[in-house]
Amino acid sequence: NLLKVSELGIETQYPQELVDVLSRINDWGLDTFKVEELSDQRPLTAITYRIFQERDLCRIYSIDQSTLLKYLLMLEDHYQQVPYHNKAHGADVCQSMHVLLNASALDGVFTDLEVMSAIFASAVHDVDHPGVTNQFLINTNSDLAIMYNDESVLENHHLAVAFKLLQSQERNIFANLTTKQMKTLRKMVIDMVLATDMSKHMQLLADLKTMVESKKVTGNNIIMLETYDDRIQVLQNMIHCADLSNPTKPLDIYMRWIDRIMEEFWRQGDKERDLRLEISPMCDRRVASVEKSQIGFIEFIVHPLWETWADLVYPDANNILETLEQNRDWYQSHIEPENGAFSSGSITHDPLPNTDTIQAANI
Ligand SMILES: COc1ccc(C2=NN(C3CCN(c4nc(N)nc5ccccc45)CC3)C(=O)[C@@H]3CC=CC[C@H]23)cc1OC
Ligand SMILES: [Mg+2]
Ligand SMILES: [Zn+2]
Repeated sequence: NLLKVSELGIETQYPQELVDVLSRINDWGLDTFKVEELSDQRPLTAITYRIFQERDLCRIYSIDQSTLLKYLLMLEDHYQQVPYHNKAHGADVCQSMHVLLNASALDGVFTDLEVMSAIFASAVHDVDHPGVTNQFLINTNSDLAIMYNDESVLENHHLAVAFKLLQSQERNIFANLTTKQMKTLRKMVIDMVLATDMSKHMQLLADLKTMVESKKVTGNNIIMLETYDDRIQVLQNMIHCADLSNPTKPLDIYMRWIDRIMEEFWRQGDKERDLRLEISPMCDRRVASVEKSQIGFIEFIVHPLWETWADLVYPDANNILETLEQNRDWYQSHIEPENGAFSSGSITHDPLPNTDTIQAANI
């Protein structure tokens, strides 16, 4: 077991099972929920530690393994116990990012520092998330909204917490980076986490489409990115894709993420109802239309993004896009007919997403 602990980084009663599940670290279908169960509720530490090993980052950047573990365990403890935006989501986005970085169209494109920045950014991207949206924090005049002047309130907070935790010498995993490397890493991590604010989605996607139209590749179809702006734009879209990857995963895993996000949205709706605030879209558990919300989420946001990403790294993301389209079709075919002739009179049907919902989707 001692060997297992150093290899796994965490204590567990199921070392062999955890090693087996983590052997899928490079696969799109890794079951983050299984890692959560087998790691004694340490999915973020178990997954991120495994990725650092897989990519040999501790050797490359002289990161002391116990320092890495101390940072990861502290980071994980700073994720709040909310239904969706908890440490399991952080772990899931980190592992998804790790897989996206392995696209063969990106082979040798990113430096070790950019790769480590992307993995770190994904692991920290929602730390200390309170389980409510930016709009809710703004509408309720929260301390966080005051602190960040209503601009990417959550995302600024996640970054501040993540970097604050690095400040103690026993947790500073970047202690052996040069000043220049640290400056570059910090800028890239900030740019990536700020790009996970959904209010940036339309601009990010528009820029990605422009890049795809003017895509330059080498002889063996590897993407050429000359400027910092081009490189960070691809990394920003990558973390955004990882953050919006639930509908692209195997249906049973996707459904479990839906259960978690809907419970988190409904708890926000409960707060808005109590505060006599207008209940946000998808947040009213009394008029829930889970299937319609997912169809809207995929149609307006997730599919346009992943379709464009799949173009950029063609054909590496084709299987992911295929699963997304299968999952969309599954939900399309499991919508109750709208006041259909066949539905028994007793079932009440939720109104179709009204135009302002769809308008708002074009955020
Ligand atoms: C698994 O299932 C989900 C996972 C995550 C999210 C997430 N959703 N969102 C927003 C997305 C756009 N939303 C819509 N608003 C309005 N007015 N109208 C719409 C009409 C159709 C679709 C969406 C919207 C607001 C919420 C976040 O901001 C989270 C934080 C960051 C990334 C994604 C997260 C949603 C899921 O299922 C709906
Ligand atoms: Mg976020
Ligand atoms: Zn997230």
